[in-house]
Amino acid sequence: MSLSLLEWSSLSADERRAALRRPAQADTDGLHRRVREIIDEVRARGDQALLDFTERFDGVKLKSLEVDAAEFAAAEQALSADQRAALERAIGNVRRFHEAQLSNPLQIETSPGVICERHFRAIDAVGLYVPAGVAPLPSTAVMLAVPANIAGCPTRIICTPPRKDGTADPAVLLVAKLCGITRVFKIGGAQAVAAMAYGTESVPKVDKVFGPGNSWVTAAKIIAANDPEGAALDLPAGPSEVLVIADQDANASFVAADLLAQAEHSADAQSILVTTSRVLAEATIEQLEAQMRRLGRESTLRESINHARLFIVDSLQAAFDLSNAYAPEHLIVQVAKARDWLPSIRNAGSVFLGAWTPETMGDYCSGTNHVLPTYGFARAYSGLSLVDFQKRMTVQELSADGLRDLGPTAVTIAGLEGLDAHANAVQVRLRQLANPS
Ligand SMILES: NC(=O)c1ccc[n+]([C@@H]2O[C@H](COP(=O)([O-])OP(=O)(O)OC[C@H]3O[C@@H](n4cnc5c(N)ncnc54)[C@H](O)[C@@H]3O)[C@@H](O)[C@H]2O)c1
Ligand SMILES: N[C@H](CO)Cc1c[nH]c[nH+]1
Ligand SMILES: [Zn+2]
Repeated sequence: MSLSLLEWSSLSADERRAALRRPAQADTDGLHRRVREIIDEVRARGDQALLDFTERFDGVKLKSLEVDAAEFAAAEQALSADQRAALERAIGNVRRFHEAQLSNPLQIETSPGVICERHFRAIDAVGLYVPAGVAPLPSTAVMLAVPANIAGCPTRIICTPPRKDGTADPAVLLVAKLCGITRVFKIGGAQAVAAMAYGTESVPKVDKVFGPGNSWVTAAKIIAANDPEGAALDLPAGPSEVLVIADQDANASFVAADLLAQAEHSADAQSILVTTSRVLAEATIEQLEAQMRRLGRESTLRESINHARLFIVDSLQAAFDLSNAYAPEHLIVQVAKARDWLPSIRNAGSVFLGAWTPETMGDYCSGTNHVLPTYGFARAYSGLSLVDFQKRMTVQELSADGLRDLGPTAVTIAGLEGLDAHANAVQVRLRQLANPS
């Protein structure tokens, strides 16, 4: 492992930008071209294209794309009581946090006789993508299915890549069942997104596609979202990232463990340490090596830790400034009085305060959503929440007195814009009010 320590204050502006660059994305033009071909095939040949792509990319020849009742029942049997209880507990916490996000309709009288309202409506049909390339992610099924259920989206389907034996991951199926989702399709990658965005003989077309995934999945979501005939997307949720801020008293083995937990996701995951202490940084490097040898996915860990970054900064304020510039998906703060630094955090998908808050807890079961913006999108995007499964619809109602009072204001503004038909729609009514016969 060849990790070097970078002194932040001695880097030039260009060197800082280079040091904070995410691992290079694969040739985006080529990727988008190939993903477009997959989407076109799915639109042209429907289920048969899905079966063909599944054989090619997932190495399995399926008889049917949809999980049937027998497979749901077998999945339930495959899990131990402990495993089921853990999933149920996670669902409970995620449900509690997302139910607390339910908002009441809003009604305000902005001027006498002018009522403005905001109401929430669930999105009619949502497609939830649950990754299963490197590892099946039943926790992602929880993060997508729970808010979709609370929002009350009438059509909720899941797509997830099949395993080599042609079945779906049993834990994903159990989560689906516990969250009231009965339609699960064994389809992965760009072809799954295409199926949900455009529909096929067996997969219903949805209005919005949710969920993280690899570059194939993300590219397909972007392409389908740019097509009025496709489906909206939730947010750009790509390869996992974590940035840890640690002071001299942080526990190096905790810090290393948190960096490795995200590195485990994929070779293009990114882990960053920012610390005020060279001693802590050196101890973390030792811990990374020691813990990596004991962990299962050593080659993925090594590849991703090879592009990890360790920065030494002059002050904690400089550490938070660096983090805000990077805008990590996850920010872990292992410093004394971590909560006191919250006002300094401006750009992060999800924040983990203090030594006893490993990111793993948010990934699985504390209650917050783990579908979060990556690639610096945390500067402007937020992680998934209930509102992503809803539309906010405004309503207004004016009384005759309300129009009499406010109508002339609209007429004046219509005049500024030279849109006399707009003015006329008010004036015909004002004339009627002035002269009711
Ligand atoms: N940002 C977040 O909120 C968040 C949350 C969870 C996971 N993640 C990320 O999601 C990603 C999951 O990726 P994954 O690969 O494990 O699973 P995945 O399910 O996204 O991808 C697997 C699918 O990719 C397709 N595929 C693979 N190779 C292909 C090829 N050469 N051509 C066309 N299609 C191909 C296959 O159809 C396969 O089913 C990871 O990077 C993980 O870090 C992010
Ligand atoms: N860390 C991931 C989000 O980037 C979520 C996850 C799922 N399973 C384990 N972790
Ligand atoms: Zn994770």
